[in-house]
Amino acid sequence: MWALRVMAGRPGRGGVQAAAAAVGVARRGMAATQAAEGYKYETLAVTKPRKHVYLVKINRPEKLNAMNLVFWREIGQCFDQLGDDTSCRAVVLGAEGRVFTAGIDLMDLASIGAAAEGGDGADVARRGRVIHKAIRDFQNSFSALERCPKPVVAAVHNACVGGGVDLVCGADIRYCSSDAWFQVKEVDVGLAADVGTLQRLPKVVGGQSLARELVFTARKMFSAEALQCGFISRIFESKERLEEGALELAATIASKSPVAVQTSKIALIHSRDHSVEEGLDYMAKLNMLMLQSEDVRIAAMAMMSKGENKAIFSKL
Ligand SMILES: CCC/C=C/C=C/C(=O)SCCNC(=O)CCNC(=O)[C@H](O)C(C)(C)COP(=O)(O)OP(=O)(O)OC[C@H]1O[C@@H](n2cnc3c(N)ncnc32)[C@H](O)[C@@H]1OP(=O)(O)O
Repeated sequence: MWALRVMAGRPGRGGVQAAAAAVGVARRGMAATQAAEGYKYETLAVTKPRKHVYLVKINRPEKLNAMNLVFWREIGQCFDQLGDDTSCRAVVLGAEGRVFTAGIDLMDLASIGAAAEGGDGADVARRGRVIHKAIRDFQNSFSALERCPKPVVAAVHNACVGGGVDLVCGADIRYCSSDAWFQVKEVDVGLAADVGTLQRLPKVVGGQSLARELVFTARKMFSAEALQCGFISRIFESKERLEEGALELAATIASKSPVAVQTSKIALIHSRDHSVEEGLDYMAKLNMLMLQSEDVRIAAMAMMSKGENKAIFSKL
């Protein structure tokens, strides 16, 4: 089965990249930046353009960054690796080429239909089980953005279609360029979105009405509307300015206590999915450990010195 082939051999967190050497170059503005050491992917270009900041770019520009089977596997691996990487404190997620992403690779989507024809016997229950596993693996890949305790800033330019919306819904912060547009396209290809949009979009935009309108109609939401409804928090005039702005934001985040930032992300995601009382209890349990961190003293000392002493935090 296609799904089993795709997900078979998926390594554990950070497994395959450990021994990989730095390869290639990726463009950032006019400056060429070395590929980040240990991050070797076929469909992603990963660089480290600022201290503690990683830039992950979807890298199939010749296919409009359509999400093929390799991409689905690699995006999860990459964010799990970043989550474990103590040199990483914030991540920017962008894309090479003229569009952010055209969504799932339609050639691969066709293979889902093909899977229903064959597979582990003709029985519907057995075919269903295989497809269920594949969908859960796809979901798990995109959920890696949330599993990664380092804040993820999505930087979207031009088209962000279908699976692209599922993906950026998992980011902590979304910036875009003025030419960006977003389309929950799944109903137009005959399926209900199944890798995160239906679960996260209503919470991101803070309301069911707009989310359902976008989902049921598959209409495009352009940058101005995305900003107005809170899906996006900032618009930039060009793709280059967008990348620079997203990296600046990530660098600011990376300059803060990693204990404070990462605990905040974990607590925010928990609170989104629980009651206020459950969130408060969870917070107290997290901070009964985290308040003992050296970061509290280091940050307080730097504050007291009114900028004379810079806070320097150790790895996390
Ligand atoms: C279990 C599954 C979980 C995941 C589900 C995910 C679902 C989805 O993502 S649904 C959405 C699927 N995507 C689409 O429907 C988008 C289709 N593409 C477009 O609408 C346009 O291409 C786009 C607006 C992105 C750009 O338009 P533009 O006019 O600038 O370019 P085109 O001439 O249309 O395309 C250029 C070549 O790229 C090929 N291409 C475009 N999109 C895809 C794609 N998604 N998959 C594969 N290939 C794609 C297109 O066929 C053109 O190829 P060629 O003719 O060979 O130049």
